[in-house]
Amino acid sequence: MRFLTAGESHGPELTAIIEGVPSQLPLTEEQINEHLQRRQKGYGRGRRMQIEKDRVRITSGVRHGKTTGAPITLIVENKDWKHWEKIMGAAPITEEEEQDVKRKITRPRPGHADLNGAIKYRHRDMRNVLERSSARETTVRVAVGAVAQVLLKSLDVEICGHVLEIGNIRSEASAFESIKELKEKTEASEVRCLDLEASEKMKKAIDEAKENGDSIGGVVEVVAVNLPIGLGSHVQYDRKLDGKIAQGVMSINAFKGVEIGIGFEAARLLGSKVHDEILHSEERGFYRRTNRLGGFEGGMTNGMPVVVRGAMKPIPTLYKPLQSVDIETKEVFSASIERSDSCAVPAAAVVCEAAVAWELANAMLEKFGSDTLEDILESLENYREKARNF
Ligand SMILES: Cc1cc2nc3c(=O)[nH]c(=O)nc-3n(C[C@H](O)[C@H](O)[C@H](O)COP(=O)(O)O)c2cc1C
Ligand SMILES: C=C(O[C@@H]1CC(C(=O)O)=C[C@@H](OP(=O)(O)O)[C@H]1O)C(=O)O
Repeated sequence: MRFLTAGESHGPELTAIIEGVPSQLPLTEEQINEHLQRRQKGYGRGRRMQIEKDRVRITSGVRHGKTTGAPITLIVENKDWKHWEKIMGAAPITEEEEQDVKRKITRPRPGHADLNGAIKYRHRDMRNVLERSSARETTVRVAVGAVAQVLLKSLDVEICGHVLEIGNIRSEASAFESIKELKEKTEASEVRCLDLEASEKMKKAIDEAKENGDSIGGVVEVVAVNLPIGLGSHVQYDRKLDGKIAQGVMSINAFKGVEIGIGFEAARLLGSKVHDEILHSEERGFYRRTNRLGGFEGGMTNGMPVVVRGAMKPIPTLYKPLQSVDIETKEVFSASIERSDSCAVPAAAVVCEAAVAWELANAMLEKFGSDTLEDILESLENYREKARNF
């Protein structure tokens, strides 16, 4: 499968086209909306989230509740568009308007794409950069990930993202019996954290950052279970599934680090405390005593839960402004802002889940066929049986 997204933060809508979704997969707008709403919920978001009511419209590739195998188009409207029509419209403007510097954004925000994008694409109005670099785009990435999750669920694979850390507050509860339990517990926490005591401390840390005109980042974790052994491949660098997942996660706005399993911690421990010993039973086939390496060896899944972590930096737009330089006047300034999130880590857990789901769904199709659901299920069942009896 492949997908492209289009759309600006304050444009009329966001669009995604997904190509290669197998036919006969039951798929509804409601299934996608559920994830869009999860992304909008988390504690710490700014005023924009009160304006938007993200709902998807499927305009191609699904008929009578099932995919046809044709490209699927997903559209999410920007409710904020009505306030931006004049600024963001596609119609040409007059030469005079074009020359009016006051119409333009000339003050690059530290931590954003503004300055790099302006120099690269030679824009003197940095709105041409910021509209597309905005994390508003993650809305349709979550819609795409929702389709991947529907596909994974039909193949018996479940996935859930949650928050491990916000600032220096850590979740102490990391154990859960099932993905169902993880989903229920994190859904009940406004910061999407399994540890309800830590949740309250995290909310306080977010409030404190906000009161001080500051922002706060954190760490999210995505867990996926019931994956067969051998997704991905060891034979070529660009077929290693852990590498593909890292790229997907790193591409999320504000993500600065990715770990598989214990990740960086592995570098500090001795080998005997890192590698997962191999066990065997009649019932399960081969499995591991521990899962420190997050379900991956040699770029392939090893049948244990896939565990991916992502580190999100604090939101760059601060009410306590940072210093920058105007691109026209070269004057130093401290920008003031109108609105921003103070923490988007809970929302980012849902985005990260979508990014991982996409890579896993793709890897499943690569291994088990991609035309129609029935053939994929048959091939997967056959392989699971062979792997169990290996
Ligand atoms: C869900 C989500 C919401 C975000 N909201 C904001 C925001 O309100 N204000 C802001 O300055 N940055 C926000 N960001 C982060 C910026 O989009 C991001 O830092 C910026 O595009 C630069 O990209 P980089 O940090 O990946 O280099 C958000 C990120 C995510 C994932
Ligand atoms: C709109 C979303 O996030 C936006 C991401 C974002 C940024 O700079 O990345 C800035 C804010 O937008 P605005 O400038 O319109 O207030 C966030 O609200 C969203 O997540 O749906």
